[in-house]
Amino acid sequence: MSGVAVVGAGAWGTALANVAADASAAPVTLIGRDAAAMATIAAARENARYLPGAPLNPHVTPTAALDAVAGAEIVLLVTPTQTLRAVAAELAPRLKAGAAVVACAKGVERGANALPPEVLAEALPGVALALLSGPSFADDVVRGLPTAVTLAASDETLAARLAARLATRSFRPYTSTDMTGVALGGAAKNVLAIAAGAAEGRGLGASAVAALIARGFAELARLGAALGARPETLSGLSGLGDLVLTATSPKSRNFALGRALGRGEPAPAKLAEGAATASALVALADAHGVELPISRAVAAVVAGRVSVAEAIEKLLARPLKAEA
Ligand SMILES: NC(=O)C1=CN([C@@H]2O[C@H](COP(=O)(O)OP(=O)(O)OC[C@H]3O[C@@H](n4cnc5c(N)ncnc54)[C@H](O)[C@@H]3O)[C@@H](O)[C@H]2O)C=CC1
Ligand SMILES: O=C(CO)COP(=O)(O)O
Repeated sequence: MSGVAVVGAGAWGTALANVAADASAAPVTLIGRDAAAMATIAAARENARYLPGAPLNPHVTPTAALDAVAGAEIVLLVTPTQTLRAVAAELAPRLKAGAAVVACAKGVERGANALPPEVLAEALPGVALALLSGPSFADDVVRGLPTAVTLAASDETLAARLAARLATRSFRPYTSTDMTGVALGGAAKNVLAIAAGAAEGRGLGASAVAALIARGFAELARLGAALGARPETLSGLSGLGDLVLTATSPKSRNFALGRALGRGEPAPAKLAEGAATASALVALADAHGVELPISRAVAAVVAGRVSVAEAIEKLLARPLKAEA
């Protein structure tokens, strides 16, 4: 396993391209859809729009040519969740035989209410699939700060080979075979981080944020059990680990969106996967008879159906019940 292509040249795609190049001197291609933007990145050796101040590793070649995936044994798919199906369909005829595709998005596809591994299994039949998730800000990773993530594949050997190929001194992938648990944790934490940000934005205090994290984790655990996820996955890096990071850090775009909503300010013009995922996560839970009050409140707020104040009022008025 050597050649790596990264599809999606935003913050996370750019950071992962550098990781793959740091991990091995083999060539890495960073593929974006905007030819002018990719030419600018190639000339500046920096993705100034999405990851300013981080020089590209010399072994990374930026391009807008999707055909470049044909040379890669490993393709990291790093576009937003709602674009995965369409991007995968474009990739399908171009993939090298035997190439592995690693989904790196965190969300639930609206409409199908499907997690990234399910979307890719449908869009890329017969392709070896894996999933990379966990607590990891692109900005931390690209600066070489210590980061641990989960690399999941139903084929344990594939997960181990991918982890070995992508590991660096500071970027540590742990392997898992629980694709559902890893995907669900990444999707849910973005929704719950919006709730935590909203609580902070309305000045509800650190105790309220801690309560939202714990009760949010209970929502993840309930839905995880219904979907067959392993409890230890949900309490691991890609579940609780990423929930704690995202729900407590103003650096998170989902937390920042929630905080803006809580303060009554305009939403920042940045990707916040939880906004698109909230209603799909709730629909997925409804289909399994699982109640997610906090996620449902986030879905209602981002859709503009209720205010943050009304959503909080409703959550606090819920009947008292046993914690577990
Ligand atoms: N930024 C981070 O720290 C991390 C992000 N992620 C996940 O990675 C995924 C991508 O996030 P970021 O790179 O941060 O977002 P971003 O907003 O920085 O970049 C998104 C990229 O996707 C491209 N894109 C959008 N629609 C596309 C389409 N239809 N076809 C091709 N390219 C398209 C955009 O042009 C842009 O280059 C999200 O699911 C996010 O949750 C996961 C871990 C860390
Ligand atoms: O997934 C992330 C950290 O693990 C990034 O979080 P945001 O998308 O909220 O910035």
